[in-house]
Amino acid sequence: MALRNDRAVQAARNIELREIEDGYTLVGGPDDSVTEQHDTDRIPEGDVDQEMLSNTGDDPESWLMYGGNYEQHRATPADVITPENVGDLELEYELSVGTGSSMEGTPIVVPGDPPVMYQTNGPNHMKAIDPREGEVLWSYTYAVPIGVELCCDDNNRGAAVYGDKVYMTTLDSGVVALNRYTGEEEWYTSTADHEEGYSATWAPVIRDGTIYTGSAGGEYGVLGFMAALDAESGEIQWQTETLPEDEWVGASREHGCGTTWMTPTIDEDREVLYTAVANPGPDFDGTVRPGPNFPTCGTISLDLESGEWEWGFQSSPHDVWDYDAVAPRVLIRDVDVDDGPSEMVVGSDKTGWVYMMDAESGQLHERSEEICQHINMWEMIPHLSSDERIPFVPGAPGGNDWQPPSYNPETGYVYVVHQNFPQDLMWRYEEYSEGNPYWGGDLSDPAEEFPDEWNENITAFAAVDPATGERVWREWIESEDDHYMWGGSLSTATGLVFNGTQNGNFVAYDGESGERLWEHEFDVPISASPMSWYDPGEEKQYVAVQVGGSGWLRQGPRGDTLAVFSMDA
Ligand SMILES: O=C(O)c1cc(C(=O)O)c2c(n1)C(=O)C(=O)c1cc(C(=O)O)[nH]c1-2
Repeated sequence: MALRNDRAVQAARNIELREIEDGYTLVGGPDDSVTEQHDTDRIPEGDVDQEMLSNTGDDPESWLMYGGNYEQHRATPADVITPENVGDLELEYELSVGTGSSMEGTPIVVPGDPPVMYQTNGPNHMKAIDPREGEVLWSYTYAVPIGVELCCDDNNRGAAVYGDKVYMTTLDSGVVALNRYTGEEEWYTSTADHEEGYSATWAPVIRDGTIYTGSAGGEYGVLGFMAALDAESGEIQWQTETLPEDEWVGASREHGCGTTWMTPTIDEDREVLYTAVANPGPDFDGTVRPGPNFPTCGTISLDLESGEWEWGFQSSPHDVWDYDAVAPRVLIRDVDVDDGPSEMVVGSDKTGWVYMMDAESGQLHERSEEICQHINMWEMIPHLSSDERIPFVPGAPGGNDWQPPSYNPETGYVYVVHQNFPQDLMWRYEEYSEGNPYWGGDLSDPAEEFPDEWNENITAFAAVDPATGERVWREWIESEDDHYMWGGSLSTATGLVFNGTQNGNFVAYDGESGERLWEHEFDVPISASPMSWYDPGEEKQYVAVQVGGSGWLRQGPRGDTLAVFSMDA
């Protein structure tokens, strides 16, 4: 239980990027960024068009966006690997990406001969890779300005691709566009001032030539927003603040946060996006922000074209627990409910439950059975104090922190990771100061003082039926050595679900029963979410996952490899 409750965790939440002696952090700004070209001729010509993006979820040969498709199903239609043969799945290679930093990303793959993978990791490195050979074709490092403040590691969770360009967010709250054939920088756009505490850590998503991106800095008293940028020029088309003025009391909105720090979900039929909205600011002291603080710790829907509001839903109104809603929202069409099929937005949240919202109205259709155990925060009475600490379950990392769920069309279930461990909390008044942490409280320590049963099961990996909210199965991850899960899952058309653990086990489950069918052990933690594609040239299905301890609850050694498994068709 060492790391999860001690002050090292807390300290790790406030990182200021500085030049680091081993040189893995390049500092400066866009003008100091560096491209190294190795074998760029190997990248086949052929721009990525809108049809390819819209169809990628049905195309076994591509994985063109962070969530696998606009609906964020993280499900591959490739069907070579099955429950019957997964026992024979073998590691083809591990490629060192060589930075020893945050490894929370999901690579994307553009089909071709050879296919081209675009992989990112912290702090703001991107590589084009020939995934057959595990060879780097070009690499790019964005030079992050000194003084960028980050709550939870120098994360970059992935790239987006469109036309002849590939894109990533930058830690100083920007988006950078590169030529996807050469790795050369085409434009850079800042969406907010990093000196105020803004940052960016997620993969953007692109539709019809527009890039959709969000905001981070929810521990620094920023004001959250969503933004749309022109993919060709980088020009900002709209920027919508997440906190409507008429919902907030007095000046509390100004530092009220509500950041949007994971990839939004696109509904192509309804022409809207859905995004989770993070915690209010300050995180813990609710006395300075009366009212529900709508729509923090919730979900919103915005018009793709104009950025105008459609609806909002909160899973933790007036939150004082740092229960951001974060994990990508999963859009499921034709859910078979009693009064006819329905289109639902599924949010797996830090509260310890999964919420099924009507996509059209945002109304709650169903809340799942609880995924965590011993959920107790509703029984607590928050109060400002100088010494009293209140234990609560789940602690601030969740429930479901940022780990993306997957939806398996084969089983019809959504697969979620929830943290179940306790923390304790002291609420106190804190003055806002620009660019500095704005917590309004203190999270910490003493696991020993919690009831024993609170410490027994640290992480749940579970299958949820979105139609009924039933928790179909739940596995408790071994807890003796803090072997929790800190990455999202991958579903396959054959009913498998893959996920990794902090003790370095990469596991394939039977999605129907939850039985573990296969495991591969690494000697460093897995904190990333896997993906998969079929390569007709090689006649193989591949599964790729980044390996390395990362993020808020970073544990064990940093790793720096991209692991690629394969199976012959
Ligand atoms: O409010 C924010 O803007 C923000 C950003 C991030 C981030 O960008 O990584 C995290 C959080 N909050 C957060 O609350 C949190 O628990 C968290 C965990 C992690 C991680 O990578 O492990 N990031 C973040």
